[in-house]
Amino acid sequence: MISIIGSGRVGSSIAFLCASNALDDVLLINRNKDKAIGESLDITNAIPQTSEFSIHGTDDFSKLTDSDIVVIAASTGIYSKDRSENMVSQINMIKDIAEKIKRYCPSTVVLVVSNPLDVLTYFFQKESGFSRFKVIGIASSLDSSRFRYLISEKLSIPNSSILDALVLGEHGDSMVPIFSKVRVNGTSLSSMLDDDEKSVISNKVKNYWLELRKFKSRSQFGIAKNTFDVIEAIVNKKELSFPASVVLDGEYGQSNVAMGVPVRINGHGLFEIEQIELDESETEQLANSSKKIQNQINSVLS
Ligand SMILES: NC(=O)c1ccc[n+]([C@@H]2O[C@H](COP(=O)([O-])OP(=O)(O)OC[C@H]3O[C@@H](n4cnc5c(N)ncnc54)[C@H](O)[C@@H]3O)[C@@H](O)[C@H]2O)c1
Repeated sequence: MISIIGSGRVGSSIAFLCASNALDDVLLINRNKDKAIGESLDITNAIPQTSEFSIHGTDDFSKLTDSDIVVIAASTGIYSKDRSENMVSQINMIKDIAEKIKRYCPSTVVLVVSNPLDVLTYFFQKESGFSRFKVIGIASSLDSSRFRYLISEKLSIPNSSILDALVLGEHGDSMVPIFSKVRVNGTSLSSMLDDDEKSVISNKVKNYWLELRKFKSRSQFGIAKNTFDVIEAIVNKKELSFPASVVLDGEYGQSNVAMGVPVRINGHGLFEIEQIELDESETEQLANSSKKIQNQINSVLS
């Protein structure tokens, strides 16, 4: 069973993809019971006639018992300037959710989607005591999709011509688009763009969410599809490589922090953090990004 805690815009979009693709049974949990029931009553009509699975909504966390995967997409408020705006209330929320997941489904794989993403991934793992490989923060793959889209727009080429467009580090202003690894039709992107052009793309990736908010209240479908891809890989026991936030223990020279790094998953969850070679500037930017997340974590701990 796939359980989704928080059935707002993002949680319900993830549930819609899981149910309409007949992936597994889905449980929607919301602190507002009516919202969970309402979304599940709507989404249930999207389940294919051939599917044996169902969807239910509740505010009762004890129903988590049979969860193989739990997605956390709950939110206590909407930020407008920075993803860390509601950090303290979000940390309190994730600690409470961690305690419940630990009680009702201690063997589950947890996908954290709520913001501030890296800080919450860190606090969930510490609070639950789960293996760091069972707690995966989903955001860098969304940032990477945005990076890929902006490169394709700049070069007027299809998305499909671009490989290895990765964004690592914080899901926030200090995120690091990795230009040195991107390949366009087999050729390195680095030789196709000058430093100014790279800087424009970097800023657009970082500010994509702000640009989007000029046109709609906030993002929903991009993160839903990126999260669904991870759920699908786990349920169907497929291997998948993508960037995600995970608590680090020496990888990329960082410890006691969660941030976006390239990972590999299979049916059991994450099984490898890939160590890829970065250029000098990217290495420095990644260390700075880690420092920023650590400062946020320490500001709450002290
Ligand atoms: N990782 C990413 O790349 C990414 C992208 C988009 C949004 N987000 C984040 O996802 C989260 C959800 O966004 P949204 O737009 O769906 O928000 P939303 O306000 O539409 O929905 C959040 C829901 O969570 C519920 N909720 C709050 N506390 C809860 C609790 N303790 N238990 C159960 N339910 C609870 C609320 O009642 C609300 O219905 C936010 O933190 C947002 O910043 C992350």
